[in-house]
Amino acid sequence: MRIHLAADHAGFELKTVLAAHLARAGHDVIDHGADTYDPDDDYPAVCLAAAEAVVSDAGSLGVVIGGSGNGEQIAANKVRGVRAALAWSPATATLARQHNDANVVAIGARQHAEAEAVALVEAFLAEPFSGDERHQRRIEQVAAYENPAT
Ligand SMILES: O=C[C@H](O)[C@H](O)[C@H](O)COP(=O)(O)O
Repeated sequence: MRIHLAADHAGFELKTVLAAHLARAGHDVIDHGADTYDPDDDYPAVCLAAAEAVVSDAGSLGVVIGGSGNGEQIAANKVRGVRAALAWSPATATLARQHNDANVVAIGARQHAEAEAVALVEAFLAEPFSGDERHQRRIEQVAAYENPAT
């Protein structure tokens, strides 16, 4: 699977670890930055880039990382077609795919030990969307708000 990654300074170290981990697991990892550690950098541009890449790359998923994951999730969700979920436990990571067909997961690198954060991403990537009618219906209701002309 192709995975689009992005992180600000707070998620930079975890992004480096994740990129290597996911590549070892056979994923095609595309890193949208930050390219270097800068303690004063900002998350929006890199998260928006990763989110846009997910939308234009069918079947791919995205991972955006910051200190809390909150701003990263907010930024990613500004991109039309993105359903970004903040995963903070194995259940929220899994449910993001199962119930919400989330195509981007946001992770707060300062909220988890490294192994825990990696496990959240793995849980997210491994879980398929259930396809259940009730979940599809709700996703379509949000999409209709996002795309009023359709
Ligand atoms: O929601 C935003 C993210 O958690 C940022 O990574 C965080 O706000 C960065 O904090 P600071 O600039 O204090 O390192």
